[in-house]
Amino acid sequence: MTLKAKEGELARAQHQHEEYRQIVKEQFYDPLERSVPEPKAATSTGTAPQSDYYFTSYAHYEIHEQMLKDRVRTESYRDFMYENKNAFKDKVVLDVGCGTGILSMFAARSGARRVIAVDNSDIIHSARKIAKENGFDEEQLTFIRGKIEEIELPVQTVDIIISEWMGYFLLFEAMLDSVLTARDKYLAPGGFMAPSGSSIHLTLLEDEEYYNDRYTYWNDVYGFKMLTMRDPLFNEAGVDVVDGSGIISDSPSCLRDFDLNKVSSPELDFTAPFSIPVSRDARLHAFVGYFDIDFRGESSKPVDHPITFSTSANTTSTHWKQTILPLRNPLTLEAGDLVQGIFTCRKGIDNPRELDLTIDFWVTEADGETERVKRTGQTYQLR
Ligand SMILES: C[S@@+](CC[C@H](N)C(=O)[O-])C[C@H]1O[C@@H](n2cnc3c(N)ncnc32)[C@H](O)[C@@H]1O
Repeated sequence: MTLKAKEGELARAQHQHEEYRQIVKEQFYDPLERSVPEPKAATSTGTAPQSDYYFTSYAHYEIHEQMLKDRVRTESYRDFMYENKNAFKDKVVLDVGCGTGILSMFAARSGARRVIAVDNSDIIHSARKIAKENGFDEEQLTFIRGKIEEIELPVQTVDIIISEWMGYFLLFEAMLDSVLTARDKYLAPGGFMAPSGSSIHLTLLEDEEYYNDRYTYWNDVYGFKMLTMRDPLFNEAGVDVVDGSGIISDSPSCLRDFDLNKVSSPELDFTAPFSIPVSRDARLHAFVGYFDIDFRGESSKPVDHPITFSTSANTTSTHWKQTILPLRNPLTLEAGDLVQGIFTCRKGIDNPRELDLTIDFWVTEADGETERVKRTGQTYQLR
């Protein structure tokens, strides 16, 4: 297998992540509750209804253990706050979706005057106890249970909003919409979001072994065709750790770059052209999507020590892995070819926490004109 976890210690994290995916999947596909509420759906109580599996899934401690152990993720937030204490000193900070309260405690330790930590999952009860265990009082670190869209904060405005809202392919789970609602309601002029930027990228993968194992396998199962099993897989976005050596382009295409201090919810559904040069002769088995994150503070007044991290296949793996979009018909490409196309990303129609992805693509020679592969298209669901 060339598509595999890059480090031994990742195996356990991957296993936990599969459990997490399962939980997220169940919350969407529980036979008794097939639809998930709109992220912004209002309830009169302001607390999670029993049926809201999204928040129930975040009550399980394993999900939080897995996120905390993702060091690329957690240390990026920590380093941003600890290395820019001057930006946090005496500030009022809002933590949207505090989970165990880890980001809130980083902010408090960085000198924030007050941190307001909000979560609509039962995990907030543990967060409150954890803060107490670590000597924070409710004045400095205030916990509020509820959906950020529905609760009222004890302050009119905040100086900084921190949140870890990212899902697979950045936008899965649609939590960013909630964070943007909080930004528009509470962020004071001159305040900033952490992270402040995020971008989605697309690149090309050759991995015969993975492709055969996952897709070609169904062509002959103990002497029987099972294309019925195989074909739906071509419309599913996979989530897996990709071995960077299978990436066949040195120049991935940036599909979208979001300034989180400014972007609006409707802009999270997007269509983007792409052009990806092939760097060596290879078979193209799949497109691969991933995202990058950066922490810079307010655009006009960047912090002294910006922090960035990537979820690409060429860096230390994170619990987000990479998103794999398999080709129904793998292609033989030559170094210098250009894989061009149009990529569309939309919230799922039935379930807005899922993503519907479409790729229309064609291949030309290096001149960008001479056609090598005719325009074709595939659609995928990330769920
Ligand atoms: C990805 S976890 C991050 C947890 C924690 N901040 C960390 O970094 O470990 C996202 C958390 O946000 C909460 N959450 C998601 N949407 C929310 C909303 N609209 N209102 C309040 N909490 C929300 C979830 O319950 C979950 O605990």
